[in-house]
Amino acid sequence: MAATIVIFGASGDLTGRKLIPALYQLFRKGRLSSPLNIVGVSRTKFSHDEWRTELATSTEKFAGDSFDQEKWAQFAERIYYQPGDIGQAEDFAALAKFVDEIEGGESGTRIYYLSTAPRFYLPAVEHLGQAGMACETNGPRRVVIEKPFGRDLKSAKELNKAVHEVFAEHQVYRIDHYLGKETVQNLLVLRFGNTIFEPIWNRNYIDHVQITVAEEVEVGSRAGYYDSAGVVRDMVQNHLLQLLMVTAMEAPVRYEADAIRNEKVKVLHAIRPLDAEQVRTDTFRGQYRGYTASEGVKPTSRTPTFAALKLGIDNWRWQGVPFYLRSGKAMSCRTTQIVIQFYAPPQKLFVDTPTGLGEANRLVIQVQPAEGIQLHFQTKVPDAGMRMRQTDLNFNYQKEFRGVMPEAYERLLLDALEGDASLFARADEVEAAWKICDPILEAWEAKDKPTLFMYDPGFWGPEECLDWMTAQGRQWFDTCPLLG
Ligand SMILES: NC(=O)C1=CN([C@@H]2O[C@H](COP(=O)(O)OP(=O)(O)OC[C@H]3O[C@@H](n4cnc5c(N)ncnc54)[C@H](OP(=O)(O)O)[C@@H]3O)[C@@H](O)[C@H]2O)C=CC1
Ligand SMILES: O=C1O[C@H](COP(=O)(O)O)[C@@H](O)[C@H](O)[C@H]1O
Repeated sequence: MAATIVIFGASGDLTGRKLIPALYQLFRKGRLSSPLNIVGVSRTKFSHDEWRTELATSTEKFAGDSFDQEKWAQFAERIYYQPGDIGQAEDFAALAKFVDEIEGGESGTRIYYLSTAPRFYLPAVEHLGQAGMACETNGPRRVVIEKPFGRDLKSAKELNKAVHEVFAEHQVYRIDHYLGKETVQNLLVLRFGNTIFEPIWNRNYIDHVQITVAEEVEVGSRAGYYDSAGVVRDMVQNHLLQLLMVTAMEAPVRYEADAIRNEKVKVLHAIRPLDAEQVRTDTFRGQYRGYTASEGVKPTSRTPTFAALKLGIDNWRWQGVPFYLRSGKAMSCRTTQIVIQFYAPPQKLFVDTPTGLGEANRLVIQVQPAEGIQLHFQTKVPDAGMRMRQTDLNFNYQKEFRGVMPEAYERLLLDALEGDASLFARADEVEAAWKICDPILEAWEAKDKPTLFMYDPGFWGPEECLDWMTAQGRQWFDTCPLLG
């Protein structure tokens, strides 16, 4: 019994760069439990063979050494292309007929992957419904929806409502590729597969948490989209809040989609919403110099490419522990890291005993690119009385498991095919995330908006943001990971 994945946005960047290479890797590794038909849909007029040739080139580029001509030829036998316009209902009738034909009338799982601009999510879902393609009598039917899911709470609610008119929630997979990253899943294992961290994972031992997603790249070819979105919609509402949820959640009662998502969404509900005044004091927006000269960006654009926020979580575990979230383009280096900053010891017993946070214990979870975990702690310098120095225990994924770090989309596509929604966002989760971002966006887009601080590419954001942290007696952990 074959499964089928229908990809809307077949000629697009994400399909060629991430989706097809990930599906090819799953095939090459023998991870697919049944044969997989891939049907690409977009308006470009390709024949099946023309699309296969395009994909062979892009997959070879992105799969690197693991690309094997013979394996690709086997994989490509089941790749098909059906030209179609998402805006045209009749193209869905033709698509339904075509997919039925290649499936030979057999039942099996079908995934519809919406890898198109967000304005097409609604018509795609409506037309899938009208063409009878959401009906599950012939096997599971699931829809995978890319980010951004809405522009704000109102539009996300409208989208959820429209999607639910066609698909039941169990059929909907809202993707956030950060949840497909090995190190993010390892955070669940670190916290809930070990006993030593849980007793100290709370306000009694932790001064604050920093979550940084820094990108070295500038806005690049997606400038048109980015300029209308900005960093909060592009990164904070989804990836950063997902990292925060996994860091702060309680242990789920079992490893199962709803149990996990229940705990995650509780964290979002416990985040104290920022009022307009707090947006002024507890958030920071910036733009890198040169952004407005990028192709596709308005020369007068005030779109922020950098954000820093201080959020509080009102529950027993986290009361009084600030969570600092920060993300930006054109920063010093590419690094995604979660820093758990512990308190300094209560008594200065040795001459070098840390009294400030700088030398206190710190757990650094390197999400990417140097995937790993470091525990920073003090050690005695030999033959030097009782002098101390900070050192670290270092777990490095690449060293430990050489060559087995899969792309995030591999895991997520496999889970969608197998019907495991644990690493996908639920409707209420997406809405709760917008509820946190909406007041920030409103204040940042209001007439009397806070200052937009400028920063030079290659820095850790605006200098004022570093000063802001220092004024709170804390410091950003601005360290680029050591690669290799
Ligand atoms: N690229 C990335 O790295 C990431 C992308 N995303 C999200 O994934 C989605 C896709 O992004 P990306 O691949 O970059 O976008 P692209 O602009 O590269 O691709 C858009 C695709 O949509 C197709 N399309 C446009 N209009 C129609 C239409 N009327 N009917 C049918 N198909 C149409 C285009 O093909 P044609 O013109 O031939 O019709 C093209 O295949 C977006 O929602 C984006 O936010 C999320 C994370 C990362
Ligand atoms: O979703 C997005 O993510 C990428 C960053 O993803 P990563 O896996 O390379 O960290 C970001 O560049 C893009 O702007 C955003 O839309």
